[in-house]
Amino acid sequence: MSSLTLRNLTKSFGKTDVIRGVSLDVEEGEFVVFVGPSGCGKSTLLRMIAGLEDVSGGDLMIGGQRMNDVQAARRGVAMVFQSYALYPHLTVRQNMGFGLKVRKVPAADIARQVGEAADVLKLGALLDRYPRELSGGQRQRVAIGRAIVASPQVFLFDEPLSNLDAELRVHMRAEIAALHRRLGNTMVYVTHDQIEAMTLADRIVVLRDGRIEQVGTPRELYERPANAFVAQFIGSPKMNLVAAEAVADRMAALGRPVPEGALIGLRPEHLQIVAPDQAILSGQLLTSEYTGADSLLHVELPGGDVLLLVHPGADTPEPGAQLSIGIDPALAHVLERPAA
Ligand SMILES: Nc1ncnc2c1ncn2[C@@H]1O[C@H](COP(=O)(O)OP(=O)(O)OP(=O)(O)O)[C@@H](O)[C@H]1O
Repeated sequence: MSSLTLRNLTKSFGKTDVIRGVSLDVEEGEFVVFVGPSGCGKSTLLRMIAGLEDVSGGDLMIGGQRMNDVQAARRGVAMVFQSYALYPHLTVRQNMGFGLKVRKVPAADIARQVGEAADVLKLGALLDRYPRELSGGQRQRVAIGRAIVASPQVFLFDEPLSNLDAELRVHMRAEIAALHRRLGNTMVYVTHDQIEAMTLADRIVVLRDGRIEQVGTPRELYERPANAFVAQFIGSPKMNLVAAEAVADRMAALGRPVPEGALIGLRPEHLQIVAPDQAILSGQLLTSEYTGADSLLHVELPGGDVLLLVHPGADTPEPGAQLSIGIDPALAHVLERPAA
């Protein structure tokens, strides 16, 4: 039995269809991450699972039970919000225990459960502080602690790290991964952040316009994207797409013929500067972005398209240089041209 099942789920706000038939099985203990461009429906889908938005159509099952019409508090889920959503007039201890108090759990049990969650999240020394006396990272930890205390079947995270600075994000990301290993609960996580998605997810769900484009492990999505959209959405800097015709002769010579009319996907990190007889493309270096270990080269192809290429930073060529560009042909992706 899967922990969470979505069957042809739909959601409309008035006449606007936002979720257009999403089906997904999330296994017990799985960490699933929703990604997709702004407005594709990630948060709406998560809020439907949480019970914060009604379901317009389809079935929503949690632990084998249909939850479409079950109120949020009875679904066995706990949500962690980007904004933390802590009660400002309650201490950390009271915030974390609030849900149990509402459910009339005896005070001694609340104290024990809050204490355990505080241990896991190293919040013991902060239990008597108010949210205003905490840093952003500490507040988010309290919000996660509150979710743990609720002992849900499924944890839902809506961009929980977006308000934190870069260093803290990295730290909290590792904490969430450790928490998942420790608790083993099913987790569904919405993010804009590629690295969060790739590092946290057992499987990533790529959404676009209220539909699923592809579901797979981070590696499957990176190595075998189902279409040009996923190919360009997963991976950073994003995959180059060139017309098959632009590389067909050279690819054939290298033993990898490509079909006419297709798009060829070339990841910037797989391209290399090579000798002219090894090249599949050539162009002029417009500009380079030096970041230390690497430089991101912007190379203008004869037709005017710009190709991105990741190159060792210590060996960054000068703008204006003519570059011959090659790739291990096995790493080129053959993709269908999307319908116009
Ligand atoms: N209450 C609402 N009423 C009307 N339209 C809404 C409502 N909530 C969301 N929408 C619309 O639904 C679509 C999906 O919104 P949603 O917030 O789920 O997207 P998202 O993928 O989470 O976006 P982002 O990455 O920008 O947070 C958007 O077009 C949004 O304008």
